[in-house]
Amino acid sequence: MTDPAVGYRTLVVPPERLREFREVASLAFPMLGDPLLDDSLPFALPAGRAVAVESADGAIVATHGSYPFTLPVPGGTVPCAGLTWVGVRPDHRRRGLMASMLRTHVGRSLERGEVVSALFAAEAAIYGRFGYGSAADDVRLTLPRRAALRDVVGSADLTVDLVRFDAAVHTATVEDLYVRAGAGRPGWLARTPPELLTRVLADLPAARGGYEPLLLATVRRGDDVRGAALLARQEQWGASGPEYPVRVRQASALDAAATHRLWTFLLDLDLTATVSTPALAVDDPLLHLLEDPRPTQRHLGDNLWVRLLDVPAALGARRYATPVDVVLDLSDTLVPANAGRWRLEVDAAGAAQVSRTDARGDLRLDVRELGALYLGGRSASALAAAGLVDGERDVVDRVTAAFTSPLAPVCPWIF
Ligand SMILES: CC(=O)SCCNC(=O)CCNC(=O)[C@H](O)C(C)(C)COP(=O)(O)OP(=O)(O)OC[C@H]1O[C@@H](n2cnc3c(N)ncnc32)[C@H](O)[C@@H]1OP(=O)(O)O
Repeated sequence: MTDPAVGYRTLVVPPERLREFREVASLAFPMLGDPLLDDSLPFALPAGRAVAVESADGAIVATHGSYPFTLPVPGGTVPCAGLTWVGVRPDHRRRGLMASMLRTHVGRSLERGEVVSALFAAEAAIYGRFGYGSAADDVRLTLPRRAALRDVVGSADLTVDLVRFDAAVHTATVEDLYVRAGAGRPGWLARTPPELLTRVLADLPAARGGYEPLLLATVRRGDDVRGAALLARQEQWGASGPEYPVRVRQASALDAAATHRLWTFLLDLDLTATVSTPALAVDDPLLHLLEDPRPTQRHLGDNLWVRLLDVPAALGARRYATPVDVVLDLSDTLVPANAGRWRLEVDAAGAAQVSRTDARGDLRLDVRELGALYLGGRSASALAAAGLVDGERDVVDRVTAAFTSPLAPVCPWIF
């Protein structure tokens, strides 16, 4: 483990100090009713994966942890350390504690065979310096009530039920739909371990922000469940009547008809005025179904950030859209084993071989930009136009074509 600044010590948090870990995390992240910090819910970081820094007096002053994820990538999956709860007590910040924790995180993840790391950034300016690239965007919509959708064959044959969400009864159905709805989409992380799923679906009163307890809307064809949404409304009255907002926390549908039926239902609940969506992929079908997209507000945000920890293993774990044979000349200050020239040879089936080479580099870039390209949601051409990767135009175009994904990457929930 990496030594932090003088006077500090890094430790794997033992079970008897997890409460202290949580308390320090809640000093760094003052979030009312946050499920990680709530004693009524299971602690979601597996044993040995909560790491802290303590000061000379033995008190924990900084925290981080990681989930052992299997990250969907184009055409495959890869072992991934999902970095989370990076927090430094406000009275110990800007002394290099986060930087030391990131070095520890990278080293421990590599020892466990996790060849990439991914995260959601609390502030977007933090993680580029550690080689994380912004690899996906998401879009959040606020739609007016009764926003019309284009017709989809079969939608009218589906039925919708609405019940109060009961985690003990409904979790398995909700998770099954979530997993199936995102099959093949890069970034669509399963909510494992189970403690994490409990936390993600938790409906703590303190975190409702004035909204009602969660509801579950289920779309069915006969007995076959085809879609589901978790939602809540908030009582709100304006000068001319009810203006309740609907907040959709999760929406999963297995096909176009179920997507249409689910959103048609959500968009026309009585007393409501607006419907806000969870984070959607930038190619989500709802965007294409809107008859008139203009009155819908869209907020585009950065979604997953990805860091390649073991470059040859990570590049070899995904598939590519077109054959390519290119030498990447890579810089990586945090993981020197990644730096230098790598030959990426992709065959007609999209499978890659990655090997060290002395040949001249065709494309010069930092590991941060390679992380941005990795899930197929960014284009090398766009990064080259921004001056962030450097190579001949035809090389850049071929890399763009090879790295692209048919489905835009996204993770629709935050860890
Ligand atoms: C994946 C996640 O968990 S995202 C959550 C991130 N955590 C938070 O937002 C909680 C509130 N903030 C904090 O706890 C702390 O301020 C942290 C974790 C963001 C930073 O911790 P510190 O120990 O102060 O950072 P540290 O001193 O190691 O700084 C390292 C570098 O990052 C920079 N940096 C630190 N915080 C920020 C920030 N919020 N924005 C931009 N740069 C930052 C520092 O200036 C420094 O830059 P330098 O190398 O050029 O000198």
